[in-house]
Amino acid sequence: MKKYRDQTMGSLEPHIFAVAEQAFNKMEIENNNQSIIVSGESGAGKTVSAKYAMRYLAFISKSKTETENEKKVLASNPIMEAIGNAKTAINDNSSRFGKYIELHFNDRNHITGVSMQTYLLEKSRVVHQASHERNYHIFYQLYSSRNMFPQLKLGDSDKYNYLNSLHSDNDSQSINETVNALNTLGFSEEQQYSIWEILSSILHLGNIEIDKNTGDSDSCSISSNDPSLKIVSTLLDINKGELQKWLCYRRIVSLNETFEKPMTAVEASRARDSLAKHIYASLSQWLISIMNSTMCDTSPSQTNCPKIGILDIYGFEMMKLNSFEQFCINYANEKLQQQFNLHVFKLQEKEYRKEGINVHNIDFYDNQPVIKLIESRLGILDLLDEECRMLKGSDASWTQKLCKKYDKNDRFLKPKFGVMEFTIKHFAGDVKYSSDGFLDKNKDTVFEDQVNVLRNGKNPLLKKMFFVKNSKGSPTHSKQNKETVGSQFRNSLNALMTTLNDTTPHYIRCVKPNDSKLPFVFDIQRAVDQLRACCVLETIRISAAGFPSRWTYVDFFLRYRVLLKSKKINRNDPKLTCQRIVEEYIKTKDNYKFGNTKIFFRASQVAYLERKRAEKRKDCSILVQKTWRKYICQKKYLKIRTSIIKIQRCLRAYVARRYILI
Ligand SMILES: Nc1ncnc2c1ncn2[C@@H]1O[C@H](COP(=O)(O)OP(=O)(O)OP(=O)(O)O)[C@@H](O)[C@H]1O
Repeated sequence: MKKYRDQTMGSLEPHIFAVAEQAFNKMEIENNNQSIIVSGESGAGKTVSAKYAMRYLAFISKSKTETENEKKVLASNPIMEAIGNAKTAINDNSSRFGKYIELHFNDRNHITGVSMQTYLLEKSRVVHQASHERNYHIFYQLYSSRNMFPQLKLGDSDKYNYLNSLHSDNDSQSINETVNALNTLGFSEEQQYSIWEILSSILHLGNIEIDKNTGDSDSCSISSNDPSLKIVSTLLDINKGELQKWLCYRRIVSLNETFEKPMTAVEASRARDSLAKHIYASLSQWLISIMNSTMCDTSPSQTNCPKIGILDIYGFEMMKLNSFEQFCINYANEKLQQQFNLHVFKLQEKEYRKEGINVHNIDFYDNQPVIKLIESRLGILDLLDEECRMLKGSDASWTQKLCKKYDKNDRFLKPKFGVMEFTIKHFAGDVKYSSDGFLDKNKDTVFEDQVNVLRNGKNPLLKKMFFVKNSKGSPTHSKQNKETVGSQFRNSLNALMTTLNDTTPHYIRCVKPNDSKLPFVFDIQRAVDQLRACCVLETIRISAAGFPSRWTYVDFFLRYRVLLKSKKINRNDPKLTCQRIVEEYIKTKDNYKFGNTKIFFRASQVAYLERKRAEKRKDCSILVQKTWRKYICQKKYLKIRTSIIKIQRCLRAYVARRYILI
C-alpha cells in the first residue's frame, strides 16, 4: 500500500491499489466525488477487489486521532458478508445483493463516515437452496455456536428445513469476526441477542408442520403442540394462537364484506416461507440502517464533503434456467453498461466537438433500445406490474402480451416452442428467460395479518423492523407502501445512476481465470469471452480508432520542444511551436488533430515522439525498449549493474504507461 501511495497510474504494475490511489488523488486535487465501479461475473473477484480498495483508502486516509472511523469502515465488511453472502455452485462466498458503499472524507481527506446502499437481496435462498449451495453464512455461524445460546433451542440433532447440512469448519471462526464487528459498530449485547433470536426463529418457523385437514383438502391446520410453533412464539414474544391461526387462514377484503378464508396446506406453506423471507430481509435492512446511522456523520459540515463510492454489483448472469432474479441482475448490468458507454464514448465525442475537431461519429453498441424495452412506459416491467394488478393475471398471459407487443422489436425474441419463455438480446449475449414465477416474485406477497402478529408482539426489535414511516414521518402499515419488486428495483437503479453520474468513475473489470476455482489455471477462451461481454475489446477498438492521447499545447510544448532546433522554438507561442514539431515529425495529418486548447494523437504517434525525444536526450531507459538487446550487449549507456530484470520492469512500466491508453 505504501508503494502505491502518490504514484501515477501505470508507473507501477497494475493493481487495485493503483485504481484506489487514482480515485483518492483525483478527489484530493479536484475535490469532487469519485466512484470505483467493480464488475465481472460471479466469482471473478469483485468483493475481494472492493475490500482491497476500501482497505487502501482506509490506510492512506489514516490519521492518529481518527482511527475509529477507519476501523468502523472495515468492520462493516464481515457483517455485510454474513448477512448477504452465501455459497453458490460457482462461488463459496457469493454476494447475493448489490452494494454501493460510500466513504465520506473531511477537508483534510480523513474518513469521517460511511454509508451503504444495497440492492435486491436474493430472498428465495432463505427458504430454499439448490444442491451444493448454502443459506446465508449467518445462519451457519449461529448454528455453529448454538451451545452458547441454549435459550434459542437449536438442537444438535435437529434438522432444519431452511438449512441444508453443508456446514463448514470456518463457521465457528467467522461468528467471532461477526461478533467483533458488531461490537466495533456499537451493537449492544441486547441488540445482538435479539438478532440471534430472530434468526433462530426463522429456522424454527421453517419447521412448523402444516397438515392438510382430513376430509377437507381446501384447509389446513397446525397442532397446538407443535414444538416449533411454541419456540417461535416464545422467542419472538408473540401470541401463539394468533400465529397458529394466521399461518392457516387469510383475510379477504371485498367491497361489501371481510371474511377469513382457509388456505390449502400448499398455500399455507408458501405463505409461511414468504413470511420467513420477509423477516430476514427486514432484519438485514434494519442492520444496514443501524450501521449507516452509526457510521455516517450527517452533521451539516459533512453534507458537502467529497465521497468515494465503491460499487460491487452482481455481474451479468446467463444460467441454464433464468428467472426473475437473472432478469433484474441483467437489467442492472445493462444500466451500468450504459453508464460506461456514456462515460467512455459519449463524453469522448463531446470532447472532440468542444475542441472543434471533426471526427466521424464514434460507432459503438448503444444498449439504450434494450433498456427502453425493459423500463420504458409499457415496457416489460410495466406490463408485468399491470398483470400483477389483474385478478386473473398469470405468467402465461403476461408472456403472450409481451410477444404480441414486442413482436417486431429486434432486441426481443418470441419463443420457438411453448409460451412460457422469451429471449432478450442483451449487450453481453442473448438470454432466454423462463416466465414461470415472474408474477409471484414481482408481487412478493406477504400477508398483512401475519406481519401484524409480529408487530403486535412484545419483541422490541421486531416492532422496530416492521415500523414503516410514511413520507410525513408518521407510522403506517406497509401495505399502503406496496410497490412491486420490479418497480422498486427500477427506482433504486435510477437513483444509483444519478449518484454515479455525479462522480468521476474508475473501472475495475474482474476476469475469472477458470471455472474450477483452481490456482494458476488460465482459460484463455473464457477470459476473452468475459472481456468481450464487458466491452473491453470494443473500448480498445474505439480508443485506437480515435485520438486517445490529449495534450494541452503548453504541456506538449514543454515535453517535446527538445525535438526542435532552438531557432524554431517560440516561447511566446507554444501552439505555433507544437505545430512545427508535428509538421516535422508526423507526416500524415490523419494521425493528429489540432483542437482549440489541446492537441490529439493516436497512441502510436505518442510512442514515436517519445522515442525521438529519448534519442535526443540520450535517455537510455526509454531507448532500451526498441533495441534493448543491442544496448545490453554493448553496455553503451547502461550502468554496469543494471540487471536484465530491471530493464524488463522498466519496459513493462513504459509499455503500460504509453500503450494502454483506455
Ligand atoms: N485477486 C485474487 N486472487 C486470488 N483469488 C481471488 C482473487 N479475487 C478473488 N479470489 C478468489 O475468488 C473467490 C471469489 O471472489 P469474490 O467473492 O470476490 O467474487 P465476486 O465476483 O464478488 O462473486 P459474486 O458475484 O458471486 O459475489 C474468492 O473467495 C477468492 O477465493
